[in-house]
Amino acid sequence: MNKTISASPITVIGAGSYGTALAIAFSRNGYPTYLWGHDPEHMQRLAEERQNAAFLPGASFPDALCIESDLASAVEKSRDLLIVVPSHVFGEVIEKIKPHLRADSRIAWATKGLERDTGRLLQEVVEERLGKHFPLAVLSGPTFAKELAAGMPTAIALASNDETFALEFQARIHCSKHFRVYINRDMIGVQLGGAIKNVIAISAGMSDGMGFGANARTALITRGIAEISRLGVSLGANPNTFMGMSGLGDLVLTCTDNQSRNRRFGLMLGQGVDAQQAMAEIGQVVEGFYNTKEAYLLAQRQGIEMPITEQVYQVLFCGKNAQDVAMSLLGRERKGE
Ligand SMILES: NC(=O)C1=CN([C@@H]2O[C@H](COP(=O)(O)OP(=O)(O)OC[C@H]3O[C@@H](n4cnc5c(N)ncnc54)[C@H](O)[C@@H]3O)[C@@H](O)[C@H]2O)C=CC1
Ligand SMILES: O=C(CO)COP(=O)(O)O
Repeated sequence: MNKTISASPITVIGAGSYGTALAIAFSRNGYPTYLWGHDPEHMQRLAEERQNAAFLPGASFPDALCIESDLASAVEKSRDLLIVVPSHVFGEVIEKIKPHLRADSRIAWATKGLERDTGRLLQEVVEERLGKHFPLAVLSGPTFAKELAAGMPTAIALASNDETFALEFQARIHCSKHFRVYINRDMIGVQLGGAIKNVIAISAGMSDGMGFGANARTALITRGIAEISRLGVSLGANPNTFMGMSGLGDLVLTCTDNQSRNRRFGLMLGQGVDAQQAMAEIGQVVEGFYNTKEAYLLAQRQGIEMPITEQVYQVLFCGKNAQDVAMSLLGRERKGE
């Protein structure tokens, strides 16, 4: 591995479960890593306990991981930044880091979602607020934070608009023991797959919550990937991306395993629990809740049919119940695959 890369630090912005897990992965590979979070008390606890006991109990911080509660210093310390905050605060966080960026900063994010209210891809948010001169990258794929932090085998996709950044970022996080990072050149597809799978995972949870079986869940996954691909292609994505880590990979993971908060949220909706109560019980970010409306509006703008997304939208924002959603999807007109 290149010595210059190995000596240079990285800063992770966002100390929730996933930001912490990725910071552990970088520092476990020996890179000096700064982890910044916006809640000083939470950061104080992380520094004292050398673990994120609230989200990842038992995953001890490697020595190379430093807790940083001052944003200016966190951003200035590293050329490479990785933003891992929920999508609904993504734009606000970009604004906050802007004054502290270095001329040579490179910006990556692992946030999965669309911009709140507008439904824009996060790349557009970054480019609008920071201009187009910073190298950018996005990480997305089937990666539950707990498994990643525990060092269990995991694979992910990394897309960038800058070849050197992609290769150097891959070298930092890829390791031959448990974390494989695949480079993909399609930033649009990688971002979109990670955002819309959350909505489909809610539908799979609803289906299971109503007591439907493996057939229904699998039909939702399969038709879900079809509608994600249609939307992606309309935005200029490569359809093959949706067969990769950020598409099918993450969709299967979140639709089938109860570690997924989006799936658990859907399970509760299917059992008749109110959306706000379900969110409160989960107690962590449920991206699909924030992004269903944006995904639905984006599909409308693009003129793309997304029946599953539309039905989840009806449940969250129009008061439709899960049983009626099932009837609407099953009762659609006959069509070819
Ligand atoms: N947890 C996981 O397994 C994975 C999460 N992701 C994505 O990572 C992103 C972050 O999710 P998690 O870490 O899981 O969420 P989380 O619910 O565990 O933590 C969210 C963190 O964001 C912080 N936060 C809230 N408002 C903020 C603000 N205005 N400025 C800065 N920080 C703020 C909270 O303090 C909290 O620490 C999401 O987009 C999620 O989809 C992606 C892959 C896996
Ligand atoms: O994106 C994830 C795993 O890849 C995490 O899924 P949830 O946000 O549904 O928990």
